[in-house]
Amino acid sequence: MDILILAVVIALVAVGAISGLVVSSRKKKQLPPTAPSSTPTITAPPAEPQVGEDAAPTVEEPRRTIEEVGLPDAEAALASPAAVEDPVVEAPPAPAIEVPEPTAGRLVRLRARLARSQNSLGKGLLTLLSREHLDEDTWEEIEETLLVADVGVVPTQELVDRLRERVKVLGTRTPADLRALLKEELLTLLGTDFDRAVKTESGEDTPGVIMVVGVNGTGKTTTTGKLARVLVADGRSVVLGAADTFRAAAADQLQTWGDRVGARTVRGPEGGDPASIAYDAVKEGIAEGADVVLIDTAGRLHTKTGLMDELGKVKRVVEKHGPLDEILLVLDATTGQNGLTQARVFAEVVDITGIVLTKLDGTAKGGIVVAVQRELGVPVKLIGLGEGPDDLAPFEPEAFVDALIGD
Ligand SMILES: Nc1nc2c(ncn2[C@@H]2O[C@H](COP(=O)(O)OP(=O)(O)OP(=O)(O)O)[C@@H](O)[C@H]2O)c(=O)[nH]1
Repeated sequence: MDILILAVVIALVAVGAISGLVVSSRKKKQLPPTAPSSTPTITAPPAEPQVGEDAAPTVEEPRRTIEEVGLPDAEAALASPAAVEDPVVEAPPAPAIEVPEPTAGRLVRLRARLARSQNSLGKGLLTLLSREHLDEDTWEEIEETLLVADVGVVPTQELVDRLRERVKVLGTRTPADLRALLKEELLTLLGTDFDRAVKTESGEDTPGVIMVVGVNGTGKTTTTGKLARVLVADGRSVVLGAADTFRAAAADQLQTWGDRVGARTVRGPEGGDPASIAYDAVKEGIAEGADVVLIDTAGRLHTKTGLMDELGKVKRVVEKHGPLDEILLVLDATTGQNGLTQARVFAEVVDITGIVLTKLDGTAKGGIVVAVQRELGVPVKLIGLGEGPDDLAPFEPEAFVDALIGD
């Protein structure tokens, strides 16, 4: 009997143990599925929350990966189908308007950029003039120095003749005397009575209109942008006309310059008619009561008659609004005599009223300022001394000569 009871107890324990194992293994099978692979396919957005949902049994969702969790915008869009259809587009932040540096004293600030011209022209001349005996060879070297710096043949001859004369008359030749002498003569060459102000007033109730012309790559677009900053720094309001429809990126480049100082840019389709864009820019300038309209034109080969004729057309079309106040010719100072040839051809097509000499930083050919003024009979009004936004300076002969030969 005892054995029977013991056998029944053992049998009951064994049945209990087996059924316990089965239940626990079933429970294990009910665990949520493992995390999906790293590139989940989301088939439908989660249901909208409903009233009383808190009371509903927990709905098991597939576990989300870090990519899904980390993108609040995407998640928000998925949570609401309406948001997908009608996304809230945030306006890009308005670009911060910059305050350009004042224009007064820019050349003095940038004088170190003339270092190469300073060494080869200014200091070179002073060293030669300081020699004990100013013999024929020395005068020839002085002449050579001026020619290499692109002063030009006729101005060089004039300068050497005057220097020879005055040195002969001068008893002592102290360094201070020589510096003063050279400064005077260089200033005479540069001319101190030109009106070098960029004309921005039309004299009527309409904006002043400035057109910027030149061969491609001389720095026209950059100069137009920098000039906008110069004008804004001087308290003027500016509209830009992107009439360079030839180079794809030119209008974008100009607009970026304009945006930085809060100037509107009028532009047209790529390859569009530059004359009509220039016309529209002036129209816009008149409509918004701007002080100045600056028109950037396409760089053109001065050797191509058709292109040069087109430039004449831009000018004529703009003049339907009234006469242009300035036509600035941009010349790259590093191109030397080639720049003079360009100047000549442009002057035949449009009436150049001022010259902008760019890239005077890093060239030893600062003398080109003299040569180009002589060539055209119009003043250098602005000089480019670097790629920075405020590296365009009003040209002041005194400060320029001081920078060349030292105070
Ligand atoms: N170092 C130096 N670089 C300058 C100066 N002015 C312009 N540049 C550079 O010259 C290059 C050409 O300038 P752009 O303004 O694009 O020339 P562009 O004449 O408008 O050229 P196109 O549109 O092709 O006619 C740019 O890399 C400018 O940064 C300057 O005074 N000094």
